[in-house]
Amino acid sequence: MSQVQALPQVATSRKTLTLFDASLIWPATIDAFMKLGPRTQARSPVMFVVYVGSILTTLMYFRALGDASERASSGFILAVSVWLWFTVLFANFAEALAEGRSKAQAASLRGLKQTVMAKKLATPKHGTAWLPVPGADLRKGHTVLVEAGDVIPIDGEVIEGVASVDESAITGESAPVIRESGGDFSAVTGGTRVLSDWLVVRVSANPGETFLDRMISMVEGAKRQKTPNEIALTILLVALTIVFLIVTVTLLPFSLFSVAAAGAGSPVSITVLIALLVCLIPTTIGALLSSIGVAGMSRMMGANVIATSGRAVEAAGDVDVLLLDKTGTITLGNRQAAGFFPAAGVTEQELADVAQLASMADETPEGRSIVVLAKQKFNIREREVGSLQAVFIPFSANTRMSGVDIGARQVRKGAADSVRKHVEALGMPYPAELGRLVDDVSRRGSTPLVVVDAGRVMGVVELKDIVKGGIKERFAELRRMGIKTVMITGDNKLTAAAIAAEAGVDDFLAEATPEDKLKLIRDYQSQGRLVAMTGDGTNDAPALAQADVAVAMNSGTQAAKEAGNMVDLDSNPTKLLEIVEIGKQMLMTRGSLTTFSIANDIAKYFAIIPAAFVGTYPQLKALDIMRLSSPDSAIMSAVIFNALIIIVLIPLALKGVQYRAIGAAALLRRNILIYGVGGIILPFVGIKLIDMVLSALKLV
Ligand SMILES: Nc1ncnc2c1ncn2[C@@H]1O[C@H](COP(=O)(O)OP(=O)(O)OP(=O)(O)O)[C@@H](O)[C@H]1O
Ligand SMILES: [K+]
Ligand SMILES: [Mg+2]
Repeated sequence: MSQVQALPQVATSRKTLTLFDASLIWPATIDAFMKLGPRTQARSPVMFVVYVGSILTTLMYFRALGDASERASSGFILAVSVWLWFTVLFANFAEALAEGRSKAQAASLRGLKQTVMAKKLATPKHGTAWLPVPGADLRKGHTVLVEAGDVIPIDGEVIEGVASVDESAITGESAPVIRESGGDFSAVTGGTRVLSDWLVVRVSANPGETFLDRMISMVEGAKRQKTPNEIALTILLVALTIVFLIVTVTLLPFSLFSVAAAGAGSPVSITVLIALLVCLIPTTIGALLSSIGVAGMSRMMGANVIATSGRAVEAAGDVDVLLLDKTGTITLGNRQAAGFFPAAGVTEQELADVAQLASMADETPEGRSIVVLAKQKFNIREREVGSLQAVFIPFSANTRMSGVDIGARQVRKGAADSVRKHVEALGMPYPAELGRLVDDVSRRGSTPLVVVDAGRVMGVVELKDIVKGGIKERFAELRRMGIKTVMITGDNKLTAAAIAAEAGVDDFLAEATPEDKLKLIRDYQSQGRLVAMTGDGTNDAPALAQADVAVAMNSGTQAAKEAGNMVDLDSNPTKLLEIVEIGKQMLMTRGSLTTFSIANDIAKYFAIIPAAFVGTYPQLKALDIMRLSSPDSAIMSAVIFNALIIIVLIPLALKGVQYRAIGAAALLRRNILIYGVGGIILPFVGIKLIDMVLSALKLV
């Protein structure tokens, strides 16, 4: 029956690249030259000034060559010109290197995109006729059949069947996952492979608009726009550039005037003014700004998180409230039945029997564990829904109950308040001692499930869940960073309070419905806070759409993925913590390098002005503490230092500054100390060293 050829095995892991991977250096070098066009250069106003300076000095060099009276200075002009070109190229190289890394990541994703023949169904039903159709011809709403061994041709929702799917090509996670219709595990991604059984899938995206397509274009930076913070910083840099431009331009008439007045000395040359300008404007941050942004996206990708925009990454750095689910995020999430606590007049075995009945079709970890415990304790055999003619009532976050209906007999288990309402609605009494049983279980941090059989309350099942190791320390770290953690749970207040205390979260919301989540996010946002959350269900989609940083689990529904602005390929709810750290680190890197760059420029001002203008104003000799070998050497050394510092700082821009979880104020102090003071001292040392080398080699 299969007319679709077996497809080649897709890559199972993504390659990691070292910072200066040999395979990246050469293409980045070529790219640095390709980026020399005026349109590309105009994207960074600061670097554009250097670019124009390079062109002007080149032209001046050729003019000097042709002019006998100026020929003596042509060597100096050429040297300045060459180093200005290097400055531009180094900036281009930094950007190309950062982009090269994400391109390599995109290429490995593109390897997953393959032309697959799909089995298109005429009627959306298993067992009906199908036609082989190229994957590219599929459209939203079409239905396809995928069977064991097939690569899923395109993104879709499972509408029939259950199958295990190998998603390792996308997630890097080798364990197969189950995909089935209905519920939160119904989304399938094109490029993944069905291992067993079959699925009928309704196509949810047109070719070119799939998850993989979106990931590739995000990673490639095709959609990379300047983020609001980047724009604000660019405006600051432009303002500084204009100030220094005015300063340098006015130096020329000053210099001409004072030389004329004194009748001695020589006016400052245009070449020196251009060199001075380049040294003064914030070229370091201007050159590295876009690399820092690209590297942030790459680091997210390295953490197996795809951000839909640079803006999302940046928002992650600004987040001040984290909303975290209790079950599965703060706790391990496999709540296991640990004990039966019967109501008065009910035996433990009777309770276990009804609890098992209420769980026989409940495939949640909670339901399974109840069946197992009833069997272990009382050897109660598992029953079949079919054999009892029972109708399964699945768990939902809104009803907070699950069970079966056997004729008119309603068997239920669920959250205490929900069951109480259910019992009262049936006109039956809710036993007084039950509150105590429920509270005892809750105070231990366990989840109590009340079991009821046709209105008769049988007792409580204790579901134990374990707080994840190390999570308390991470929350403490977040607190030091000034981030508030809020635990959200559908569980009751006592259980929530016990787990909140054990995990060390700042606040919690119990008995929460999906609507409560949305409301909580809006409340925080109206206080001017940026909120981050994770989610996987269709239930979570509205809250995800509202949150500033919204991480959807890759295993989650299409709706959740579309509502979020990040997707975690590993579907690890704790990833949010890492995401915030990466965002913070990116902002810190940008802040540190800006501080460094501006401090650097101020220092250069004092290092070179006396040396450069001593010809015009001999009095400046007194200020010349650097004792550089000559005015020309002072200018050359400063220009060379200015170019080399870009190369030296590329690793820092790409890797990010060392990350520390300390408060914002402490962080600012630390950064100003390291990058501000360092930025002031370094030019003096660096320029002096270069000057010594240049004069030792008799180059100036
Ligand atoms: N399979 C189930 N059958 C019946 N009741 C359940 C089941 N699973 C959970 N419950 C009850 O419903 C409540 C709400 O569950 P829900 O999944 O919405 O939240 P939660 O798992 O407690 O917290 P979180 O929001 O962190 O997932 C639980 O506290 C429990 O009392
Ligand atoms: K500079
Ligand atoms: Mg839950």
